[in-house]
Amino acid sequence: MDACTPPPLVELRHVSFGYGDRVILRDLSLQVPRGKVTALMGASGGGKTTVLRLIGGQQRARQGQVLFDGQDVGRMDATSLYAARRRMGMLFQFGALFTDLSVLENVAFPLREHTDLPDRLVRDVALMKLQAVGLRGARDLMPSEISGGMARRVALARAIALDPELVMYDEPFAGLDPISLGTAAQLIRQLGDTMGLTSIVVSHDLDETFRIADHVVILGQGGVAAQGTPDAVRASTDPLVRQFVQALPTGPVPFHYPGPSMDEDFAPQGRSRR
Ligand SMILES: Nc1ncnc2c1ncn2[C@@H]1O[C@H](COP(=O)(O)OP(=O)(O)OP(=O)(O)O)[C@@H](O)[C@H]1O
Repeated sequence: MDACTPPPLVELRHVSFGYGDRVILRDLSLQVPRGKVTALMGASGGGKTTVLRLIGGQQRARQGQVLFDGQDVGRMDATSLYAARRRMGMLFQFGALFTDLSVLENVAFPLREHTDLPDRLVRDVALMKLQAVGLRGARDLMPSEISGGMARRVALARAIALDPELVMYDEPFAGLDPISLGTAAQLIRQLGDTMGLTSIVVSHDLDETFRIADHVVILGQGGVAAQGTPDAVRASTDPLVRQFVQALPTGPVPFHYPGPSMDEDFAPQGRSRR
């Protein structure tokens, strides 16, 4: 890093984490540069959502540090964690809207929950966020009256309602048709640029995600298989990265979920039949 490069907004240093006995992340180190779009990719079950949960402080690392603006999220007390989370927006898979609230009220919700702004200002801020995602005109519609692609954009407006510095998107394109997907991807890029946001996008959509990302991190086997610009990652010769980038069914990422061997599962029954 040269003297002009700002320190990363998020950095994981030698992080290990597991659920029960199952180790998910081993000595994982990665950086999320400030003001850029970082794509977090890798095979299903590789721990991408877990990384987002560690950054948001919903889970704590067993070892290592999860730094948000230089502070270890895993060591924050409740007050500092709450303050840090206010600086983060999260849009989780299918970012569900409140079905009994209008589009406008969905976006206004975090403002009502977390600020003392007067009603008039809450409405103005919510309308501005809806304007940013092209849906100011849909303010009075109910979630049941809008399409899936529009709902995703409303969820996006809600995620940025409190002007976060970091926005984490978990599979923001899941289930969208190609046009809505392209719109959502461009929005993530545009909002990042105009609001100076740092974005982390977890997605399986390789083409669209590589197109909008400045920085790509590929997780594999508990660690980072590759990180760098989209072009550098595409050019990687690492077998796991090649398997992922070229969507090959065979390679280091196993097809089978870990379990007992075939012999253990089938042999006793086979023998008893004989
Ligand atoms: N709360 C939990 N308790 C136990 N195991 C969990 C829990 N959450 C996730 N896991 C397991 O941890 C592993 C990593 O899950 P995670 O959701 O982080 O992966 P992912 O890379 O985001 O996957 P996907 O791309 O399929 O969403 C998976 O094998 C999952 O089964």
